[in-house]
Order: sequence, then structure tokens, then C-alpha cells
Amino acid sequence: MRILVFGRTGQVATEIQRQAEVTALGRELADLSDPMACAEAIRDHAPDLVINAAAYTAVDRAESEEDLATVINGVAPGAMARACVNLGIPFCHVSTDYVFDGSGAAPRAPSDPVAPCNAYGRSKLAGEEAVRAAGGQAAILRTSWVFSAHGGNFVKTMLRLSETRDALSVVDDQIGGPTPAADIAAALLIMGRAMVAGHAGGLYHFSGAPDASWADFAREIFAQAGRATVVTGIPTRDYPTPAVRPQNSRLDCGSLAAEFGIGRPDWRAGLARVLKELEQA
Ligand SMILES: NC(=O)C1=CN([C@@H]2O[C@H](COP(=O)(O)OP(=O)(O)OC[C@H]3O[C@@H](n4cnc5c(N)ncnc54)[C@H](OP(=O)(O)O)[C@@H]3O)[C@@H](O)[C@H]2O)C=CC1
Ligand SMILES: Cc1cn([C@H]2C[C@H](O)[C@@H](COP(=O)(O)OP(=O)(O)O[C@H]3O[C@@H](C)C(=O)[C@@H](O)[C@H]3O)O2)c(=O)[nH]c1=O
Ligand SMILES: [Mg+2]
Repeated sequence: MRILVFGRTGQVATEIQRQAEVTALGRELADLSDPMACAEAIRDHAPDLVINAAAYTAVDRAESEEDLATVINGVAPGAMARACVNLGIPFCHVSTDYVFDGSGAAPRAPSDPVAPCNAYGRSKLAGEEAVRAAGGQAAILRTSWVFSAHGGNFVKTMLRLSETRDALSVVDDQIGGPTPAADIAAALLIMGRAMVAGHAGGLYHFSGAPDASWADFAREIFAQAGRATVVTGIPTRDYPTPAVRPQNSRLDCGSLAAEFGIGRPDWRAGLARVLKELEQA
């Protein structure tokens, strides 16, 4: 099976390349700020399956670059999805918990109403809508709080900060599921192969368990890494950022388990693997 992946150096793209033989297009071969070029790349490669693992993921910077974020996260996935429809091949796309407003404490199901509270979330929602509007055989996997040994992520930020700080203040009132990029890659490959075999696709949620606050996540990172850095939990209002982040990022992942047999992975086990990989690097 020939699989074409958009994204080469990102967290999820890297893990897909480790787990399967794929053609991965980096920015130099397919720039998502040029959506037509992405559609052309799909026509040129004529693969059996396309997975989009590239995105504009700088949440705070997106507040001042929403137009660019919207082209990359909104328009480009739509152009990719239409190119796949024209070739009659399935398309897998990745989205985010940040499409939700974060109210309440109940886990969100895929069919629950969306209302992003920041520019990144709006741009990702535009991508979901464009992919669905294209019709065809498309799957959208919403995930959250992605981490791995490469690229930028919360685990690497915490480890870096702990080099020079004995104590850190981390928000404890935003709750979600940290998710290892390796598990997302595996889920996308299972979903993509099922679609090549005839599955219609759809909208699904996938995050690691158990749900945690960023402060809980930080404490587990330092516990597993053997660092003495003390984490003080603080409310969101004491950690001002350009982008508003949802308070409740809990995702109900039941339909992915029911349809594809993919359960929520324990992120603490994934964290242990990532820390080991970082140690060996
Ligand atoms: N990171 C997270 O916490 C979460 C991510 N997601 C979603 O998961 C998916 C994968 O994210 P993740 O692996 O973390 O992403 P990363 O931030 O690790 O990597 C993003 C990738 O997109 C590429 N990219 C960015 N802009 C362009 C562009 N204009 N043209 C081509 N490529 C571009 C980057 O390339 P380059 O290296 O050249 O910059 C990089 O390979 C995305 O859809 C993201 O929205 C969902 C929930 C949480
Ligand atoms: C560095 C730091 C962050 N924080 C807070 C800020 C924020 O609320 C939280 C996480 O910070 P980050 O900047 O890593 O989070 P952020 O980049 O917003 O992470 C998001 O990225 C996008 C791409 C997604 O799709 C989301 O699922 C989510 O993973 O931790 C602290 O409280 N203390 C600190 O020292
Ligand atoms: Mg970030």
C-alpha cells in the first residue's frame, strides 16, 4: 500500500515514518501555505492513502498570524481532501481538543458542539469543516496534548526549564489527556488501512488516559525523570498567555474503541518510553 504523508519533521509525522513505509513530504516539497501545491502533490504521487500530519501548531503565535494559520490548518486540508475525492482514495486528518470551548467537566463526544476559544482552534475547525465538505472517504482524529522525544512539546519544555529552576508554577485547572505521538501514529495507520479496506471514515476522538491537569503532567514528568523540581499548581489566571486555552479538554474516545478497537493508551507508560528515548539520544 502506498501511503503519502504531509509533514516530515513533526511529532506525529516522525512516528508514522518509524512505524510504516511511507512517502513523507516536508515543507520543502509541499508547503501547506500553498494549498494547490498540496493537491498537486497528491495527484503526482497517486497513493492509496493520504495522511495529513502537518499543521500550524504554535498556539500563542496563531493569535497574531490567524490568516496564515487558517490557510495551513483550514484551506490546505480541504484542498488535500478534494484531491483525494478526485482520486477515489481515503484521507486521514488530525485535529484538536482546542475546537471545544472547554466549559463544564464532561468529556466531549465527537458529535458535541464546537466553539473554539482561540485562533489556532478556529483554524483547525476550519480544516475539519473543509474536509467534511469535500465528502468522500475521510477520517478526522481529534487528539490532545501531544508529546514525543522530538519536536517541541510540554515534556521537553518542562525538562528544559528544570535544568535551571528548582520550582515551577504550572496551571492545574486545565484538564485533558496527554497523548504520545507514537500512539496517534499507530491509530492513524489502523484507521487508514481500514478505510482502504472499505471503512467510510468519520470523526473520532483519541487521547491518553487518565485525564490530568498540566500540573499533574509536569509532576509525573519530574517523578519519572528523577528531577527534584517542585511543581506548584496555579490557576490559569496566574499564567497569562496570548491565546485563551480551554479548561476542559477531556475527550470521550468511546467510538474509536468501538469501531476500530483502539483504546486510550496510558500516557504514563508512553512518557516512560519517551524519557528513555531522550536519555539515549
Ligand atoms: N502538538 C499538539 O499538542 C497537538 C497537535 N494536534 C494536531 O496533530 C497534528 C500533528 O501535530 P504535531 O505532530 O504535534 O505537530 P508538530 O508541531 O510537531 O509539527 C508540525 C509539522 O507541520 C509542519 N508544517 C508546519 N507548517 C507547515 C507548512 N506551511 N508547510 C508544510 N509543513 C508545515 C512542520 O514542518 P517544519 O518542521 O518544516 O516546521 C512539522 O513537520 C496537527 O494536525 C496538530 O494540529 C492536535 C492536538 C494536540
Ligand atoms: C511552560 C509553562 C506552561 N504552562 C501552561 C500553559 C498552558 O496552559 C499549558 C501547556 O502549555 P503549552 O504551551 O505546551 O500548551 P499548548 O501549546 O497550548 O498545547 C496545545 O498545543 C496544541 C497544538 C494542541 O492542539 C493542544 O491539544 C495542546 O497540546 O501549561 C504553565 O502553567 N507553566 C509553565 O511553566
Ligand atoms: Mg505548544
